[in-house]
Amino acid sequence: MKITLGTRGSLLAVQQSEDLVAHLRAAGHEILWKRFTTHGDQWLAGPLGKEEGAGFFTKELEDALLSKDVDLLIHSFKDVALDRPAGIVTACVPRREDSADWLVMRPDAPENPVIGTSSERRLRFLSQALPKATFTWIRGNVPTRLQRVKDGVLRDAPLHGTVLAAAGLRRLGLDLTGLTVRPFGPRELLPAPAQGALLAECRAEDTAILEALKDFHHPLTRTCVTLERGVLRGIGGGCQQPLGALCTQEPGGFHLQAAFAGPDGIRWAESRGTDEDALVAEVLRGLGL
Ligand SMILES: NCc1[nH]cc(CCC(=O)O)c1CC(=O)O
Repeated sequence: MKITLGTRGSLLAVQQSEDLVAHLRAAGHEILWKRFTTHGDQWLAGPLGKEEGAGFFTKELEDALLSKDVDLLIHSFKDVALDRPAGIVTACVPRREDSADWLVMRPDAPENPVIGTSSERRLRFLSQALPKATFTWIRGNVPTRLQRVKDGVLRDAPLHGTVLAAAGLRRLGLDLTGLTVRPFGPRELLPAPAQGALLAECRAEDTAILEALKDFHHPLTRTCVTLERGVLRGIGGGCQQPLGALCTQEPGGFHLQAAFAGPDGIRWAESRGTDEDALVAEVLRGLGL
């Protein structure tokens, strides 16, 4: 079967799709690849948080899928809006990569480093984990941000470090030599809902694609991501909410952790068990939002 794949144009979008593409090619499918520049890729002039809306990184891709310009989309799951257009369904959720955030620093960073991030979640957690740090906004794709840290300069001012998803750094295989890397545990910096996971989507009626991708589906990842995004939905959605949420499997069920980093402090909540709706509801009660 001939499948036209749509992704964002970034190196990360391409690298993270390659496993799936290789799998489909090995199964005898012919893959054509179209890269899209989304609104979120173009708009690099300021901090995230004001300009973006639902589908900032995905609208152009969804439109192309619905108009049959492409047949399959692969996204970073954490960038996908909670509500998708009618007619689009999940083709598969592959096994998740490392969900953690990493602090990547210059070894010459002073005690009061300047950290670049445009994520309210990372900024508020890190203000607690690194009380001496100051923060500055940084945009651009992962390799660009890393280069700014290597240069040590951002907008003519010093820059000592940044925070990036381990999944992106790993998938890109970026060279971190000469930099220090500090992985954060969930108690220091809880990742964004769905961080490290991918989502493949197709048109609802395209059963051939659903069939072609079913071996690549990882049900545990999907369940965990659904619970994390359930917490996001419960607090009203939005891809720039200062919300961390992480679900893991443990003996006897799931462990769902969430933290909302509001301006006056971080509220934590967690739940354990097997009833998915009850797990989300308990966390939402715990957050008190
Ligand atoms: N918001 C951009 C984005 N979307 C997905 C990833 C990383 C990979 C992932 O979480 O799947 C990143 C970069 C980052 O946050 O460091």
